[in-house]
Amino acid sequence: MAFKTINGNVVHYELIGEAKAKNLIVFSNGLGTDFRIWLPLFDELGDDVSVLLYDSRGHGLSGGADKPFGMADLVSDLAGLCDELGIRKATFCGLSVGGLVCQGLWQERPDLFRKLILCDTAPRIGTAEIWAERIAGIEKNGLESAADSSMARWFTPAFHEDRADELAGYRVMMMRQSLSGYLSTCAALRDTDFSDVLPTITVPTLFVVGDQDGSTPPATVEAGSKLVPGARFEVIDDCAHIPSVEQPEALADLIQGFMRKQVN
Ligand SMILES: O=C(O)CC1=CCC(=O)O1
Repeated sequence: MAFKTINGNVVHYELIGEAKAKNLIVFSNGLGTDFRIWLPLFDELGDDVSVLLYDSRGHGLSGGADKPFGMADLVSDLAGLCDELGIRKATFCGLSVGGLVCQGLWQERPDLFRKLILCDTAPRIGTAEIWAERIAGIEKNGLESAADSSMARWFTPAFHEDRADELAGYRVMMMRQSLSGYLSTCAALRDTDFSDVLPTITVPTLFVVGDQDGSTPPATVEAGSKLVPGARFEVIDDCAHIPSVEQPEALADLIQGFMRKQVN
């Protein structure tokens, strides 16, 4: 457990391995989650990679939820954390809004990138109306009112049936997030469209999506992948929005294969 103050807010992170390692992967979490969503993946990735995990602003043990924030802040936090830890280059892997943060980081700091892995994400997620509705609903009825629909998007019916304890745990994870941090992140999603950024990406890029993803369905993710020159697109079977939890072995296989491919 480690903390740094970045942009005036505390950021919770964990660096496993070396900041300067060639095989460093930096993971960015999705809305309503914290960096623990990546932990099941590590049992599968083993010692093959060095890893930086962090909780995005207003999530997990990271601060900054006391004031409204947007995508530029989320991107600046990640850039600041990398600089503070002496990371010169890494592979960035983002889930959902974490994938948007990685796209924004490419726009601001392409020098940091070796490769890019975009999980269950797109240049634009949902529509402004959908996010405005979600914000209004939660402001009126609380985060709890969004929990069941979120779990239905995050995990397949089979996961709901066979892995009830984990489902209950991830529901608690969502409920434990700061309300204002969750709402600011929804506003960041409402206001972000990186469609013009994706065609500028010049590092090797892998897009991954669960076949039953209810938040960023395969067709949406595939359309995003077509905007990135030479990007690979892969679908994970029997999986919804969070492959690192639902199908960690399949995600690890894809990541390991992608990391092994030589660059430059
Ligand atoms: O719909 C959800 O709650 C899932 C999600 C959308 C953006 C994100 O980061 O997670």
